[in-house]
Amino acid sequence: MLRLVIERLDLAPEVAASKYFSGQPVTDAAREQAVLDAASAAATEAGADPAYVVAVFADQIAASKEVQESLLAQWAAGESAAPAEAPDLATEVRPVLDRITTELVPALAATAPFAADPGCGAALADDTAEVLVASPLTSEVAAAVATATSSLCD
Ligand SMILES: O=C(O)C(=O)C[C@]1(C(=O)O)C=C[C@@H](O)C=C1
Repeated sequence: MLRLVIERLDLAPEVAASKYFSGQPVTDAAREQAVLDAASAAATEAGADPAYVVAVFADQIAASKEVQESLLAQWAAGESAAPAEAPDLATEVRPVLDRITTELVPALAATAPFAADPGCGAALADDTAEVLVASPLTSEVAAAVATATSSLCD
């Protein structure tokens, strides 16, 4: 489950790069609603609490926006090298985000029962550390992991 959260967050630099070229704003309210609606429908299908799944997905969107804002600000200020090319958002990046939704929702359905466990926070911290060792992230992405995981435990 955490692996999918990180995989999704790690796409935010590509989303930011596509927006750097297209000039599209970071926030796309209609797309956010579509993502949340898809997650809610998939949660119902997977037998998970849609409110829990929607809360977790709202965090994924917020975390993605943190990464995007941070990178776009750095690129605009010339603090770090702007990307030379970017994938197309609609045809290349969003389909991957949608694929992750179809995998992340059943994974959340499986882990949701542990959200109320008193050890949930400690286990989450351990698992997060393990995933970060296995797949090192850029500092911008790593900084948003806390937001992405903030609703996983009660
Ligand atoms: O698809 C985009 O445009 C994104 O920036 C990704 C994303 C998301 O995390 O799903 C995040 C912010 C936008 O407001 C909409 C969706």
